[in-house]
Amino acid sequence: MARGEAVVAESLSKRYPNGVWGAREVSFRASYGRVTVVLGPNGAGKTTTVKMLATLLRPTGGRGLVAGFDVVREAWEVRRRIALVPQEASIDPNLTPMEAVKWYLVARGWSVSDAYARAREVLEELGLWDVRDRPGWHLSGGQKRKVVTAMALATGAEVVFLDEPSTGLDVESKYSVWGIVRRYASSGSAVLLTTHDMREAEALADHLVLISEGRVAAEGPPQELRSSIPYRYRVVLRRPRRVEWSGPRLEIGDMLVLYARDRGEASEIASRVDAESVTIEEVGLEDVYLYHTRGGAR
Ligand SMILES: Nc1ncnc2c1ncn2[C@@H]1O[C@H](COP(=O)(O)OP(=O)(O)OP(=O)(O)O)[C@@H](O)[C@H]1O
Repeated sequence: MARGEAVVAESLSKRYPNGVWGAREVSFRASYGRVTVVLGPNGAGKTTTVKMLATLLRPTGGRGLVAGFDVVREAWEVRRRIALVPQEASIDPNLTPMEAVKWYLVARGWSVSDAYARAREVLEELGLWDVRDRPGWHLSGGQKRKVVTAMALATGAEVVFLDEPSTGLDVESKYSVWGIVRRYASSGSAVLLTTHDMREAEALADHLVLISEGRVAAEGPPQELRSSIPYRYRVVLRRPRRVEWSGPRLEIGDMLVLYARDRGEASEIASRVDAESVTIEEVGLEDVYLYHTRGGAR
């Protein structure tokens, strides 16, 4: 396996021909043996970034290295070492899950018997074994999505890109995908996964890249990012009636979130408000995200 970083993005930029910036000077690193999660809302630039790194889209600026190879000048070297689940991918409706995974591996150079054994392993891990011989047109949207993820994660590729792999999946399916993703990374490969789901990011990320409006807003291990904001607690008010506190806040529907630097301040806030319910919680990724992207709670 190659040494150094699995993915290096240096000021990677994409300005589409219509003038829209898909990504603006995106810089981050993803390591082997880690799950790196690119977290951002719709339109943030996640797919654009992944497509550039997976050699599907030519950057208009900056540089991308995958497994040590330049994504433009050495695209074929990169392609040999990666697997990708594109955002909109589905399987050929004529293929069964077993055929899709097995023949994909054979096309990548595996023997038929090894491909069968590996396909069996991942189909079982993802709860697809019972439907392994059903043609694609008899599968649900979520099952088809999982088959595509199975194809990529069966490969053992050095670097795997998963663009929103759990979109449309039920809770159990999500958990099975999260499990296989974690195991894949612990075998030494790099996984770069995009999502807009905070819970997914919490569950999976060794390293987080927060992206907003095409730019990286913050990057680091989740714990480090949590301590990068000046608040440790949030006081959540449902349907507030009285608020005698002028500090940082965020309004979300009929909820008001007030931020506190420490437990003492959180208790003081709680004593100065009246609402249908008042709860004190530790800050989470969502608060970190809002702080770094929307200027939330400043
Ligand atoms: N082919 C294209 N031509 C012009 N603009 C594009 C194109 N593809 C994407 N964009 C724009 O680039 C920006 C980033 O889009 P991108 O698809 O990378 O976001 P995303 O973070 O993956 O969003 P989502 O979570 O909705 O998939 C958006 O403003 C989008 O409208």
